Amino acid sequence: MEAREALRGKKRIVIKVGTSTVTYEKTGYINLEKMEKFVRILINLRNQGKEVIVVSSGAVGIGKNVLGIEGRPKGSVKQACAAVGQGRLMMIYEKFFAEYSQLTAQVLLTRESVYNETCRRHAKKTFEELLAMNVVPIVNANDAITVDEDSYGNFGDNDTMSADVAALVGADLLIMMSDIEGLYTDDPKLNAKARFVHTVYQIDERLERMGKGAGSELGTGGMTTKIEAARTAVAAGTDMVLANGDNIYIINDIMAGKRIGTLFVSGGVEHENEMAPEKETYRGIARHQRKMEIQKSAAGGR
Ligand SMILES: Nc1ncnc2c1ncn2[C@@H]1O[C@H](COP(=O)(O)OP(=O)(O)O)[C@@H](O)[C@H]1O
Ligand SMILES: N[C@@H](CCC(=O)OP(=O)(O)O)C(=O)O
Repeated sequence: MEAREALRGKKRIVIKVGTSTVTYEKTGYINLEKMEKFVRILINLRNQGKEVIVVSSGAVGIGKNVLGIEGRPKGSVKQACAAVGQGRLMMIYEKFFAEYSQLTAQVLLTRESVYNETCRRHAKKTFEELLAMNVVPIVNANDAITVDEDSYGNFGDNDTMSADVAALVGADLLIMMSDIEGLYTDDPKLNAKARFVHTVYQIDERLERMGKGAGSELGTGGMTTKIEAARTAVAAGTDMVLANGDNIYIINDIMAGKRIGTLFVSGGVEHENEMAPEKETYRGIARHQRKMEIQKSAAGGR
């Protein structure tokens, strides 16, 4: 079966949303409309018989915002922001999920939770128990109690963690929402000739060289860590789709098998990676995406 079409049948799905998806970039406040849509999409997936695990960032950003802290917090200030923001983030998720009587659970992880064998075993059992109870786990790093070397650190954090979680629970699919449509042959913000990569069957050195650092001030890790995350996911037998979280309905399109985002296929070494033709540069794709978004909002946001 064609790799995109196969996405329709995926049962256990991990979805990672970043700070840029759950908050407004300009003000730092929670994007209630997007979060509400996101929760409805998740409930619909549950209604289709799928198991969903959310990896959600946002604690530091939300905490920093309500505490009125300027700039990028560090050390214990960052930890305090996370402690304040995590509660608020969960409160919003709880509120929206509760409207549909869907139970959720907060799971906060450190590196040790995943890399220490005993902790890993226990964490896995907890996830299995929660999924068997039809609960939606909402996962984040336990930033409040960990310093950078024990937590998921400053580099890549929740991208890396979502792939580790996907591997831990044996997910069929990891959907990673970014601030960009997917992987390009180079950072498209710096190189307008960068071509879009539709499907990755092999994560080789050439592909790794395509991924550069973060494009925005608040971004963590950029494409480098996403490619690393994809490597972890596919090695564990989990397909990964990297897509733009700007339009959250994109999750439905991905699940419908549409050619959206970059798909990293697990166990597909016999194929060449698929890239857009040279004429379809970043600008062309960005223009096409904007057109699609305008059409969608004209149709009432679907
Ligand atoms: N090859 C590449 N393809 C796509 N984006 C890239 C690439 N190399 C670097 N980037 C940058 O990585 C950014 C996405 O990573 P990041 O800033 O961490 O965002 P987020 O946390 O929202 O996912 C993009 O906006 C882009 O500027
Ligand atoms: N654990 C942190 C998230 C760190 C992180 O990876 O953020 P992001 O790059 O927005 O996904 C928080 O909740 O603020």
